[in-house]
Amino acid sequence: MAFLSIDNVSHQYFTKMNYTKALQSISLSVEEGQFISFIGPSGCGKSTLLSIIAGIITPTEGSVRVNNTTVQRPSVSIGYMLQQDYLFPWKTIVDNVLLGPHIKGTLTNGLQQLAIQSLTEIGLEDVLHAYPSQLSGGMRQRAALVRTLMTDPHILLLDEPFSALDYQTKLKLEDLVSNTLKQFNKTSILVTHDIGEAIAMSDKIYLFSASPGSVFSSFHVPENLQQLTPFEARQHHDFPALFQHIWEELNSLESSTNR
Ligand SMILES: Nc1ncnc2c1ncn2[C@@H]1O[C@H](COP(=O)(O)OP(=O)(O)OP(=O)(O)O)[C@@H](O)[C@H]1O
Repeated sequence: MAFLSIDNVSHQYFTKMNYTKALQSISLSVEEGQFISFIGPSGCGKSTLLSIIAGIITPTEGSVRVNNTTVQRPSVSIGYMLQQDYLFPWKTIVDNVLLGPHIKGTLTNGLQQLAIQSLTEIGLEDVLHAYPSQLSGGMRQRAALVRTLMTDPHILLLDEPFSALDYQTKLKLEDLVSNTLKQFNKTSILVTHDIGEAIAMSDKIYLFSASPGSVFSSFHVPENLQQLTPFEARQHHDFPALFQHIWEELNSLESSTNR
């Protein structure tokens, strides 16, 4: 039994005047500890599918099961990291990271120590008591990662978490996030428009087609690339061929929808 299984999921958005068929018959499964990516043209339903996995949206058809339990509502066992960090500007970094346990009334000295240790490991030891506005975008995203991990989620959903960052920061954060998620053996799903990022970080990539969103094809990232850091994977001689293959499929898909 897969750790995460998406069974025949379809979704329509209803508005006052009409409806949009966002997803059509999506079925896929993810093993525990696996890192997968969703790529595809704008509007193919990647974010909708993440929201369904997170329990924020109930699909009009089909179901999602995590650890053999049907997802029916948002839960702390599914962590969400977005392009925007959503740190509270009036709280310090350490208080932002501890906000979840604080609200739930589960804050302990042990968790406080863990938060400080995790922020230190991720290079934020000098800004524990600073406010988000005093940090760079990359530093804020690192804090957002620690905050997401503090709830010890079973699955991490990453919706374009690096897309607002400059290229150098993005490459550094890809390594850091990948290393952290491997260390904690987290099951992760990344939505990205960056084919290179998908190859560098994932074990498997799903390419979606649009109108309505459905799985067009999937690609296994070779084991030898999976074992490298994302930065090293980008330099590997197997990287360009896979990049080219996905690029061609993405283009063939876009030209068939533009016809
Ligand atoms: N709240 C909503 N109400 C109505 N339609 C919506 C809503 N959210 C998304 N849609 C539509 O559903 C389809 C899928 O949108 P979604 O945001 O999931 O795609 P995406 O692949 O994540 O796009 P992008 O890559 O641009 O972020 C699109 O046609 C979009 O316009």
